[in-house]
Amino acid sequence: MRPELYNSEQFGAVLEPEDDSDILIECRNVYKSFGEKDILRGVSFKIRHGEAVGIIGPSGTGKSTILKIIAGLLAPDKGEVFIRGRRRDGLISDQDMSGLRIGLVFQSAALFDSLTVRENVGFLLYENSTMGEEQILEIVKETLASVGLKGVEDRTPSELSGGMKKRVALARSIIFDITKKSIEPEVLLYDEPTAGLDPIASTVVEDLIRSVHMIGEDALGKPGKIASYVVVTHQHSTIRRAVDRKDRLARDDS
Ligand SMILES: Nc1ncnc2c1ncn2[C@@H]1O[C@H](COP(=O)(O)OP(=O)(O)OP(=O)(O)O)[C@@H](O)[C@H]1O
Repeated sequence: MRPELYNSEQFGAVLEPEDDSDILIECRNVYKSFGEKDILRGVSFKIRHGEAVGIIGPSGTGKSTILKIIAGLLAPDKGEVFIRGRRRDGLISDQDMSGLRIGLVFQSAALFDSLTVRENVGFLLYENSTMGEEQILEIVKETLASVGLKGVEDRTPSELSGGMKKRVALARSIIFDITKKSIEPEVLLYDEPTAGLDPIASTVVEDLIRSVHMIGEDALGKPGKIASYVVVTHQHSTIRRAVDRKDRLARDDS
């Protein structure tokens, strides 16, 4: 896929294909400042169904900030975010999210330390679904197995290695409610998924990111859930192994 570059001066300079029907998320001219610091100044890009996009750039250029804006955890000061063509006003709301799930996998894994792996991974299902305990446990185990973890359900995060924590966070972001009539496609946003991992653990996570990215049907014939994903990273290996398209957040002076 053709690499695209953008920064505050360059946004909008990229020619886009005519057909926009496969656009899941679009940021249009997004600005964000913290106090006196202007972090994002007119960032525009589109994430299409099936894309694996990497966002690279020096520390402090706003890579995590743009992910939080896409996820609806931060509101832009100016500019717009469109989710499947619908403009989102302000922050995340149930109504905004219908039709597309957006999952953010934090750099730190952000697991609840006082909960077990089972409770962490099944959190959304315990909170929101009508499924019984047994059924949720089954799905938790299946999802953990899909990220290469077995027999860790009853451990707490403090009993896991850094790489295992990241895989548990990945499992939490891909678990879904099988009782739902329609499965919404999901865009996963990974913030530095391999930071702090050794090269072998990084490779495992990079390959998992690829493997959970299912378009169409998965090996078991279930509909694909992860339509697209975005990876913020410093690591070249992650770019090489896990993404197809690179977008760069650049400093003004670069
Ligand atoms: N909630 C906040 N309040 C104030 N400043 C913030 C906040 N969030 C981020 N910043 C600042 O905005 C800048 C961009 O932060 P961000 O985390 O998006 O950068 P990044 O490109 O992801 O950096 P890194 O690669 O080091 O993680 C930084 O200078 C950071 O200190």
